Amino acid sequence: MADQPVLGELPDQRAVFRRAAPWLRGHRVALAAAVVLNLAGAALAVGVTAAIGRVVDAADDGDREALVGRVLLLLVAVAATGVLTWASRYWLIRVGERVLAGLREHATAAVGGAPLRFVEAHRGGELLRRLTGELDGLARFAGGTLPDLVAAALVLVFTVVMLALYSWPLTLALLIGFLPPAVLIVRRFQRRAGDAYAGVAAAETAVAARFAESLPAREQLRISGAVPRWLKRFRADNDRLRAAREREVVTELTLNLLTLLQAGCVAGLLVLSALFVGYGRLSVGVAVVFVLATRDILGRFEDLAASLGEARSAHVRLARLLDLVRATGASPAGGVAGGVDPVGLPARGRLVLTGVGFTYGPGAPVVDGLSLTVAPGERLVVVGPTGAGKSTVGKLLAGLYPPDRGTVTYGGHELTALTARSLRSRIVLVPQEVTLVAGTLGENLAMVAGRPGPDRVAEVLDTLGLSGWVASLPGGLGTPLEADSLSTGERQLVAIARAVLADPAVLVLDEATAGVDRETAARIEDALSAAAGDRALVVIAHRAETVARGHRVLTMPEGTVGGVRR
Ligand SMILES: Nc1ncnc2c1ncn2[C@@H]1O[C@H](COP(=O)(O)OP(=O)(O)OP(=O)(O)O)[C@@H](O)[C@H]1O
Repeated sequence: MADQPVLGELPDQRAVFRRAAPWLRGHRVALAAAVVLNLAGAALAVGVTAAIGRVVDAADDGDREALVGRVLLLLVAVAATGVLTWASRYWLIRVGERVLAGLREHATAAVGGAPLRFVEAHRGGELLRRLTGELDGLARFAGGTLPDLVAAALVLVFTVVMLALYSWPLTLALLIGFLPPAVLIVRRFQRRAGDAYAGVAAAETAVAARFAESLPAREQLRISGAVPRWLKRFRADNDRLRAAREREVVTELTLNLLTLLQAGCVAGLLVLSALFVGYGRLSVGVAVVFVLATRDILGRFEDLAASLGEARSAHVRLARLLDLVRATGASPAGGVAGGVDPVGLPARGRLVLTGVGFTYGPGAPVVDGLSLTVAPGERLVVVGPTGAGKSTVGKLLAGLYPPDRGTVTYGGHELTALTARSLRSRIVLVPQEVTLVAGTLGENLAMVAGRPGPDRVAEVLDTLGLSGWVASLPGGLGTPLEADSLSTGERQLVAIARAVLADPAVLVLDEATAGVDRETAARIEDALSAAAGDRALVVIAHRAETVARGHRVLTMPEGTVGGVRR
């Protein structure tokens, strides 16, 4: 099997910020403004503490004039701090939301445009959880924790600088008494946090995926009496989630040690300040500044450490999201990497398979050494028993799977070298299971390159003999549809009409009329033949009538090609 990136449970947590840099590029100016606002807000907040010290000193000296002036200055500083803190938080949240909106858009497009093999290699719930859950968590972080984290870090640094300017021996004593044990506690937390948060994310994903895949099969589970077995599996997933969450809580409790440390430091500083004031080395105002600022920085450090848990969790979420985008093969600049729009791709060309081999997983190849040419205007029927590999050939012909060995070319270009858009303008596959998107019937039909207008839609519906059916719907082309509105056969009719609207050179129908009655199927096949012109039709079928309409038959799994009577 060709290499297909598969997402691991634990994400790659290396160089996450460097990998996320492409999404920050368009927001550099806004980010710089956020940094300046936050720096100014933090500097002013620290200035308030210094202003309080000056007010205390003026009161201590009995200087009434200075006292009034300093109180006024303090009030102005407090008001300005309030305004600046609000503005800096608002701006940071705004920038964060915009960066995330870009990431959300890109990640959704990346998964939407991911190769079929990538999608099939993952549980549906896994991809959904990475796209929605991780982005929701990141949005909560950007809107709540990040502004607190930035403010706490900046105020902390500025306060230490201010204290050092007042009295470096006291500041040094404070740093020596507090920093080494605090750093040890935070490092211990950090060492455990990455695995703890990634473990929770993986366990949550397993629970969501198990539920998402079991919901459609609930009837089978119930009637076959398999519910207890399913519940046992669900319980195992749930136990794993509980254990992961317990580990997360124990890891977060490590940070509580900081509260003890904080109490010890404030007590020590009070004693030292009293001694310094007693020996005339410090004014009462500066001692007040020290006590206030120390309480503030220790509190901020605790906030910072507490937010580190959420920052670590956001880091893991970002890593999981970036892993997803990377695994889909999408480039950070947008679009799927490696797509080439070949100039002069013929409107009608030959589809050629040369020595094609394809294997699912580690087993024997499903297709082995298949060589075949489908010429314009030809009608090829693919037959064979259940599980013989017919749908796999259909997907190889439509470029949905790249071959493990050999090549598939259209008009001389390898399908793997075409952009999704140019590939779908030439080759379209109509599967047996058709899913609609939320919107009207008309919108669902027009979802092809070039967005055909109402006249063209009406013309195609008429050609396929479907105008009567559309007119019988309550809203005609304006009938609102959901993913599984309409019957299986009706959904197939929509997909066939849509495929004809795309006017591809090669139309691959995989049991595409299996869900409609014989009469309708025959009418559609007649219409397809009439409308085919120089279009090549590849029809995967069981019905004898369909086989009889072919020019040639490809028999699977042997891969032999023979003619049929017409
Ligand atoms: N996504 C997949 N992952 C792993 N194995 C697969 C996958 N799809 C198909 N297979 C296996 O490949 C083989 C060929 O499947 P394929 O769907 O091509 O057969 P088919 O001839 O179209 O069958 P049917 O007539 O039932 O539609 C089968 O053994 C099937 O189990």
